[in-house]
Amino acid sequence: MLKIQDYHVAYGQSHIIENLNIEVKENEIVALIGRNGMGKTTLMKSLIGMIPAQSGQVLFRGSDVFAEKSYQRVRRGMGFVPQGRMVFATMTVEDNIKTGLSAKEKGKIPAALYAIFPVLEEMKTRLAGNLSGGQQQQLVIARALAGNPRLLLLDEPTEGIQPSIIKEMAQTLRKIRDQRGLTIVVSEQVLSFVLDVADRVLVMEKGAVVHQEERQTIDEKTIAGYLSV
Ligand SMILES: Nc1ncnc2c1ncn2[C@@H]1O[C@H](COP(=O)(O)OP(=O)(O)OP(=O)(O)O)[C@@H](O)[C@H]1O
Repeated sequence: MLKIQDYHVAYGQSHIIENLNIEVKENEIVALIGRNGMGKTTLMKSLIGMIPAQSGQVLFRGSDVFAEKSYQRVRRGMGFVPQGRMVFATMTVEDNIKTGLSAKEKGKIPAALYAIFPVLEEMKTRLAGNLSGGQQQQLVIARALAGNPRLLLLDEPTEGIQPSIIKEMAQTLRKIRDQRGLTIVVSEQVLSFVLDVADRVLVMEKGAVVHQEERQTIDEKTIAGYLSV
């Protein structure tokens, strides 16, 4: 469903992603891991069209979206949850979710969305800035799901979240994938979360994939070695 070929992203003379090749199957959860500064965020932002890429191909559900703008990619079914839980702090929970709704929902939040995140329904009239970190993370995932994406791109969702909530988040993401037939690409550094959530793990180093492995056959020590400084 997603195929990235010979992909290259640079900031001026600084080449961050070089000759990157990634393929993601429909309904798969792929975790992209790597130390700080290896280019995970750059890749995520460029896949959703926020950062232009220099060369390569991005095939999404059979179409090359390389030259497309963010809104076109979103319309095709990409959803993005940025690093740092970018909630609209002074808006209510409900209004935050509404910003993600597609026009055909006519401003009504589907009950199925609140069924995944009951705490958001309980808190729908609260200001998003007053929610806990874990609740804000649920909110930004709900906001992305409100657009009914086929592919969800999540950038370091566990950052600053308590361990017990991280475990829950992995379960929720797998449940959402099963219920909605979603495909998920998640960038991450927390190994326990990666092992809980992913079907396949890709290791990024200096802008390229240097190792990949199916979850069932993963040797934790090898993967941990790639993350240690
Ligand atoms: N706007 C920018 N202009 C120039 N260089 C940048 C810019 N944003 C990021 N970089 C550099 O690109 C490299 C990759 O950064 P990126 O944030 O993609 O890495 P990352 O793997 O996501 O790390 P982190 O886990 O810290 O988010 C780093 O060396 C960073 O300093």
